[in-house]
Order: sequence, then C-alpha cells, then structure tokens
Amino acid sequence: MTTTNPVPDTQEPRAAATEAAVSVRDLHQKYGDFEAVKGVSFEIRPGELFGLLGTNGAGKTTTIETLEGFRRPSSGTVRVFGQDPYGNPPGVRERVNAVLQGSGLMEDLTVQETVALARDLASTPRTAEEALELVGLTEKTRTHVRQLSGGQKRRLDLGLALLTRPEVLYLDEPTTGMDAEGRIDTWRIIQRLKDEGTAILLTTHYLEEAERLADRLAIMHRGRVGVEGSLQEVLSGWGDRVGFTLPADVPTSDLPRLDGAELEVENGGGQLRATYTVKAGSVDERAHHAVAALLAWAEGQGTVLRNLQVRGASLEDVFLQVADGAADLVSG
Ligand SMILES: Nc1ncnc2c1ncn2[C@@H]1O[C@H](COP(=O)(O)OP(=O)(O)OP(=O)(O)O)[C@@H](O)[C@H]1O
Repeated sequence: MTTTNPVPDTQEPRAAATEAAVSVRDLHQKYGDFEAVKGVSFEIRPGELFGLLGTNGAGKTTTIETLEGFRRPSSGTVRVFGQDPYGNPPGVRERVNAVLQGSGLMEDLTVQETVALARDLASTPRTAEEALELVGLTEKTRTHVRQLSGGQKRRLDLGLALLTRPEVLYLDEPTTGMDAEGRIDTWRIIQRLKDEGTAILLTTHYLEEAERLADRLAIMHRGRVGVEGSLQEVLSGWGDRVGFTLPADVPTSDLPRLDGAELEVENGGGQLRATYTVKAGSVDERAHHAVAALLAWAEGQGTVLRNLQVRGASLEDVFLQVADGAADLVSG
C-alpha cells in the first residue's frame, strides 16, 4: 500500500485486500409500487474504485442511499465490512463517509468553523489544515460558506468526508459544478485515497471521470445494470469501429458485407460515411481483418478509403447503447 499521508498508530489496520469492503447482492429497492432498483450486484475491495454510471433516474443514488443505511433493501442484501449498514450501526459508522448530492453545509459559517464542527463529531480526525490542504481550500479558511463558488462547496464537502479517514467512501457526483482544473485536482485526491486503500463507490455523469478512475464500472438504466466489468472488458465487448467516407460514385448498395460486422451509413455535411462495427473474431486482430477486407474491396472498385479511421468503442458508445436499451444484462 502506498501511503502519502501519515496514518496515526491508533488507526485500525485496513482490511485485507481480498475481502470485499462493500458487497451488494441482487438488490431490489421500491418506492411504493415503483421499483427503482431491480437486482443490482457488485463488490468493492479496499483500494478499489467502482464507478456506478447510468442515465438519469437509473437508481444510482437509491443504491448509494441503501448502502449508507438510509433505507432497508426491499429484497437482496447489502453489506459493509460484512455488516448490515441499515441505521448506520457502530462498526460501520466510523469506517464510512460520503459526499452526497445535496450538501448540508451551513451558509453562515466560515470554512474554518465548518471544519471545526465536523472534527468535533469525529473520533480521530485529520487536522483541519490537512483536510483543507488536501482539497485546496487552505486560502479560504476565513471565507463564509455562502461566498464559496459551487465547485468550492463540493471541495469542502469532500474535505469534510476526508476528515474521518474513511475506509469506504461514497462519492455521489463529487465533481458536479467544478471547473476543469477543480475536477482534475479532485481526481488526484481520489487517486491518492485509492492508493491509501480506501474502497470508493463513485457515481458520475462525466464518463472521462470513470475512465480515469474506475477499476471496475457498471452502467445502469431503469434500475438494471446493462454492462459491468473493467473498462477494457466493457469496451472490448462492443467492437471496433472502422469508418471511411464513401466515394461519390459508389452507391451504398455496393458496400461489402463483412462477417460479424454491422454496417451503418450516415450523411454528414453532404458526404456519406460508412462505419463498420466489428465484434466477431479476436479482440486483438478483428480490426486488422476488417481493414484488410475493405482495402481489398476498395482496390477491386478502383477507389480508396478516404478519411479512414479505426477506433475501439468508447465508453460513450457503450453508455448510449445501454441508454437505448440495446444492452440487456451484458457482462464484461
Ligand atoms: N423518495 C422517492 N420516492 C419515489 N420515487 C423516488 C424517490 N427517490 C427516487 N425515486 C425514483 O427512483 C428512480 C431512481 O432515482 P435515483 O435518484 O436513485 O436515480 P439516479 O440514478 O441517482 O439519477 P440521477 O442520475 O438523475 O441523479 C427515479 O425514477 C426516481 O424518480
């Protein structure tokens, strides 16, 4: 474990890396008759960041709130260090913290007063200086909360959550409202927490955030997980894209069919662009075979593949397919 912060001797040793810090098994959660979460399962180990992505209303916050112990599951189990977190019992309470969407900051307090108040409630907190330094608010100690920008308030929320040195940290859209610099700073802090062994559950609408930070991720839509796995697992299941501009004198119907590839033709700026999504064959070689077949076809036509591009699927491609309902319980 890489430790960039001093950890006092009074700290309990962190759980062994093989033991799940957080475990969610077939979680269902209902609001009255409406089922917001429909069978979600995942685990998070110490030092691991699990990214929970999804469309609006997919059930991410409901899942986090259940893990936090605000709600009992309608069915299924959630465990934090092997314990039921409902009601935030001792044994869970001291080891977990969260940055939630609606911050409970008191606008009339200064940053310093806010941190002091939170420290009073913690058993072995970081110093105020350390927490504020971690989130880049050292120069704002005397500023009133109401005078902080939206992004600075998110940083303060994170600083408060870090005071208790949580072993499990729930981050519900922690960088919403931050500028690009603030977001990158926050990613550094989150990376540091991971290196210290913190198990992190992150929800975000910024796909790049998940790409940078998540060891594993799931994309939810309407209460279900559409895809789950490491970034590489999630992307490799969705094929490589081979695209080119169709020569003006070649009709779409002349485009070749490739085994295991779907063809789409789009009109962009008066030009037709053909894109093959190649899913069949080995992940390492399928793009090569598709390009070779297309080059042979072009040569036979006496033409060239203009603006030829080859790329793997992006997380955005996968997200959009899940949101479209095209991905139904596909796992990496
Ligand atoms: N207290 C509640 N009572 C009834 N329905 C609720 C309640 N809270 C959430 N819902 C519904 O449950 C579904 C899941 O909501 P949730 O907030 O968990 O989604 P989310 O994935 O966090 O969404 P977003 O990305 O928009 O924040 C939504 O359809 C929402 O309207």
